[in-house]
This record gives sequence, structure tokens and C-alpha cells, in this order.
Amino acid sequence: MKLQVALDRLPRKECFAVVEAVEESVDFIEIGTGVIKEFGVGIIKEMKQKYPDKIVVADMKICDAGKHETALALDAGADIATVMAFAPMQTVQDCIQTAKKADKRIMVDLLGIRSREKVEELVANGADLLSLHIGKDEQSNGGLDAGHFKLVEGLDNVETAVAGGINQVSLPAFLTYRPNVIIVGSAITKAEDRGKAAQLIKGMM
Ligand SMILES: O=C(CO)[C@H](O)[C@H](O)COP(=O)(O)O
Repeated sequence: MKLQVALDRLPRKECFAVVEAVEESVDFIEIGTGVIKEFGVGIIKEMKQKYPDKIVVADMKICDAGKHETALALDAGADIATVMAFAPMQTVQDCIQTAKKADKRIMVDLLGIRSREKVEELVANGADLLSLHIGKDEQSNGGLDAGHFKLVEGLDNVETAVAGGINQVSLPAFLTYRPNVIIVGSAITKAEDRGKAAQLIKGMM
């Protein structure tokens, strides 16, 4: 099981300060959507150059122009880019094909998706890394529950990630579903001691 630290709503310098503090505990480094919007894909490049052995995830949240936006992230050095599951299937396919050509991957973000049929359609179209995600805004109405995990239960040749307000207290409930990737943002980036918080979470996995 891999730990992905999500860098969201942080100044440029802080993104690097967080990674420096948690480097030993994390496997994947996610450059958050807002961070990419604010600083551009140059920050992806700089992060990958600084941490070539880490998997860098560009949370592009692509929903159109799949080939172009995937290439933007991957050419900058990302190993994985994200596409929204609600995007047109053509966009999802274009992202997956573009990543495959570069020997890289696409994470399909299931934000807002509640239909198992839709998930199966995504898998039939080549999705092999799915992220169960409760977004920042949705988190005030509750977190991930058993119903969300049913969306991906028993799918063959599919890896799963989980994201959305995960912290040291809520983590054990997610671990029972054995996802491949645990994505943690605020519980690490807002912690007083980021290194310790990441170490604790990694130790629980
Ligand atoms: O993709 C995201 C927001 O769209 C975040 O990266 C993800 O939700 C993890 O952050 P947090 O643990 O703070 O919820």
C-alpha cells in the first residue's frame, strides 16, 4: 500500500517544505489542482527533478482536451495524471492512450460518481487506476462510506486509491478495504509536525 501526500492550497515554497519533511514516509507526491493552476506545470518539473525516485502525480482533473492536458503534465515529468470520471469517455480514452504511449499512467477520479455501471464502463475503456474521492466541498456532508467501496469491489486488474479528509483517526476504516494508494492532504500539510504525521500514517498502513 502506497502513501500519496497531496499538496493543496499551499504557497510554492511550502510545497517543497512539506515534501522535505515527509520524504521518508511517502511514495507518491501529488501536485494539487490549485497548485498547478497557480504556479503552472513548471512546479511538476521542479518536483520531479528534486525527487526523481518518487512517483509524481499531477492532479490535473482533466475533463476535456485529454491528449493535450495529459501531455502537458507528463512532459513536465509527472508519472501519473488525473482525469475526471465524469468527463466524456473520449476524453478518458485519449488520456489513457496518451499516458500509455509515454509508459505512464492515468488515475481516474471518481468524484461525484455513484454508479457501479459507470465504473464498469470506465474499466472496459481502459481505466486501471481508480480514485474514490470525496472532495473538499463535499466533506462537510460526510466522508467515504461502504457504498463508495462497493463501486470498485471485486474489479479485476484495477488498482484503487482513496482520498478525501483522511486522517489518523479515520484511516483504520479505509485500511479494511485494502486500497492500493492512500491519499492524504490536510492531515499532513496542516499538522504541526508534518514529518511525524506522515510517519504515523505510514506506520499504520
Ligand atoms: O484532490 C484533492 C482535492 O480535490 C485532495 O488532494 C484530496 O482530497 C486529499 O486532500 P485532503 O486529505 O485534504 O482531503
